[in-house]
Amino acid sequence: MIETRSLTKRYGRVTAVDELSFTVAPGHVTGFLGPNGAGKSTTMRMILGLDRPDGGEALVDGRRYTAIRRPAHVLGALLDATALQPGRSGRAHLRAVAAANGIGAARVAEVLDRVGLTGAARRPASAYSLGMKQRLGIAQALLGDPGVLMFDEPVNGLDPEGVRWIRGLLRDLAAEGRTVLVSSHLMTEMALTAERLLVIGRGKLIADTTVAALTAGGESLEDAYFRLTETSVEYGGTR
Ligand SMILES: Nc1ncnc2c1ncn2[C@@H]1O[C@H](COP(=O)(O)OP(=O)(O)OP(=O)(O)O)[C@@H](O)[C@H]1O
Repeated sequence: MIETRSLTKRYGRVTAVDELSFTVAPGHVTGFLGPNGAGKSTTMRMILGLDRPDGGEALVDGRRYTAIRRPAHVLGALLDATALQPGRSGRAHLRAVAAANGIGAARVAEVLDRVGLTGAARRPASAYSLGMKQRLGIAQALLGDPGVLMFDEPVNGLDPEGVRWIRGLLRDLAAEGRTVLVSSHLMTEMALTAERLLVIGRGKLIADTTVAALTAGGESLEDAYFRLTETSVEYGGTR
């Protein structure tokens, strides 16, 4: 379970996350949506204890992440799959993370297998394609067999087979009773993967709902999303 209560983060004059309160429950995939700059990554970073809130709090299974004694066994996260040490193989990377968390090498082999990287495990991870780096990041998140998983744009860089694979993986992880929070800009993918949706804009909660409720009137998820966020887009992009 993930809970945020009045979570707030400011960068200078920008309020990146603004009194955000929500609960992410186990057993289904929860999509985390919002335009560029809405505050999704900042929220995830605060849940992970990488950024300190200016107000409010973020709790994982009732505790602040930084107060959890064996965090890899409670929350696994993929935030930036490209942050890898040059020259280290995928397996060596995972072994180093595992050792730092008191996890044995047998578990490394298991997670490599689960993400389909066993064949590439000895190659330098820094030379992996983006999709392979995403898979390695997911393997890292799974190392401690945590009950809570948080993925920031996990579909990024994956080919169609990879997109389908991650859809199945996320749904399986949720069906195993885990809490799964996943951010994405791909509405069609979220419609297929997520059951619940949190939509934010300019750091504020816009909707805490289900895919079924948003699409019940025959509207596509994409159209519903644009309707919800039309006043929250502050960049000059096209859509
Ligand atoms: N380290 C930082 N320093 C200054 N401003 C920041 C920093 N990190 C984020 N911001 C600002 O906070 C706001 C929220 O950014 P954030 O990356 O959390 O949004 P996001 O929803 O994850 O966006 P995207 O979909 O583009 O990844 C933006 O205005 C961003 O410019």
